Amino acid sequence: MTDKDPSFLFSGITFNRKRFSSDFARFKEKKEINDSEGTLPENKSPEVEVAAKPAKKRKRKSSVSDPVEGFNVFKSSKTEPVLEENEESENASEGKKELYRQMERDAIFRKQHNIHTSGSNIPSPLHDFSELRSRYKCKPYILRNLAELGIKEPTPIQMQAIPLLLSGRECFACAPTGSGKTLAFVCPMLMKLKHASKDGVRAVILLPTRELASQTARECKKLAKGKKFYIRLMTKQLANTGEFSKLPCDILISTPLRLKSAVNKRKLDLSRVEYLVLDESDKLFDLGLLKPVDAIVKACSNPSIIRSLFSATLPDTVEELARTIMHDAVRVIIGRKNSASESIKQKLVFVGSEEGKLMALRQTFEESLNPPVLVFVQNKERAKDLYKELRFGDIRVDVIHSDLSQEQRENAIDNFRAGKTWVLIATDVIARGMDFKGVNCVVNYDFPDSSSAYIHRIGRSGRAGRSGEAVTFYTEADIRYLKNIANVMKASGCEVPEWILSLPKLKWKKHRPKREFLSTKPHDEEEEE
Ligand SMILES: Nc1ncnc2c1ncn2[C@@H]1O[C@H](COP(=O)(O)OP(=O)(O)OP(=O)(O)O)[C@@H](O)[C@H]1O
Repeated sequence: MTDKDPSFLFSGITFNRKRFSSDFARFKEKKEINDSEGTLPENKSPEVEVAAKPAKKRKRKSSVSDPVEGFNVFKSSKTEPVLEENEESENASEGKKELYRQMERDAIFRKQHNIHTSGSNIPSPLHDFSELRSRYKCKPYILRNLAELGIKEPTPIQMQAIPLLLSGRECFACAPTGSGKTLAFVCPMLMKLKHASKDGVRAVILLPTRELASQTARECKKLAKGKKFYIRLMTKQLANTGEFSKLPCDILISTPLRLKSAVNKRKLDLSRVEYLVLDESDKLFDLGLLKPVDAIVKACSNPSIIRSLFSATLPDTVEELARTIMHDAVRVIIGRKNSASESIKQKLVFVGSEEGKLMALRQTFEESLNPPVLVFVQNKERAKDLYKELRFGDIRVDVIHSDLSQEQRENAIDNFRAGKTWVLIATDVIARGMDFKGVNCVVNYDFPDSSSAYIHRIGRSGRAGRSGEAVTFYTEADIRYLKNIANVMKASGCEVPEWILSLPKLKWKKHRPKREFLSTKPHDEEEEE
């Protein structure tokens, strides 16, 4: 990400409604923002709260001046409730005290759950899902679906991101792999959309790969079960032939290139989009995708759009960019920024040279093969080569890479999910976001090309509170880059040899050395295939 010009990305917004969000918030639906359980209303600064008057003591003069969000919008109006001077100041000071007490309770709760926030007027975190109903009047179908999915307690990212998005705030959030970020944006999106409509696309979720888009569409539908929303996945066919003007669509889930192509070729109108989520946002801001993403952000020209960015890794460059272009956005970090999930046991294994890798892999499998296992390699050629090596053994192995057809890719994923495949060899195409619940081990056969690639790859295991294991092979040539991985390991509580930590600091450019594939088969056997 080199282009930091704020006018490049997220430009095209003519009327800056977000900038004045606190003013606008006052005119938003009172029922969504007020906390019916008696906790403080959302979205208010201490200054605002000073003007608050506890409901019980308020003397009403007229119903026209009903307070909005705990304070009176028309403060100078003649219809303002009249209070005795002393009573007013007493109430104001009680209101202020209660605000500070609530802020203190929120701070303690956030600390307990490792939630770090920055920004102004941040709504109280959600303690449990029942608050969706009491605070935000969530429809029963969502709570029913959560229960059916076995989702009982919100995860820390859900605790904070859900109230933020429900309060109409923009946010950029960084939370570990497998910590439930999808639900953190899908749940408030369904709640805010309320019901199906035929008024054009209302929400867009952008993701970097087709597999991830299709997984997210499935998750959306699961949470929307029982409610007739139009949730659509942008398939190749839809992008090329869709009659979008006639196609009802509440939520559109797509990769950037397909969506941009639909906007250009099929005149898909995104001007009514109210919610835009960039999931795996740092990947979307990679140079290859930046232009189409920028075009889509511009096409989503609704001035009151709410944008949010989610990822398990949020490099400073992306964060700086987000900071300059989003309006009054709140930053949410769960745990330490750019760190691996703590439920993964991580190990480094020295394999000497490329020659040693295959032996080390076979040995690992012989000693303890605990399927399902994911094996990551550097590119599709290496994926094909490793597959050739392993496919005739006793292990049920399959491969996934970008040279396969969409159908083949989907089959590989389905078979792995269903347990028919024990070991799936993969390139980074599925390193991000894919939710294979029970992956026991990730093997980095080839050293990852960046620390964020490492975090995402190993994050395919140890999800939703489960434990997992990650083994990373390294050769002599990889030693220079070891320290960056070792730092990630150490930060998530794994033991790392001291000599690695004392290696010189190296600015990591993408580490993708040319790797020679070394077969263990006799040459004539190789040629037959
Ligand atoms: N509150 C919850 N309680 C239990 N399980 C949950 C909860 N929220 C989500 N999950 C489950 O956790 C798994 C991981 O969620 P999800 O895929 O959203 O993770 P993520 O944070 O987006 O990970 P990644 O960074 O790898 O994309 C999913 O199977 C999801 O159903």
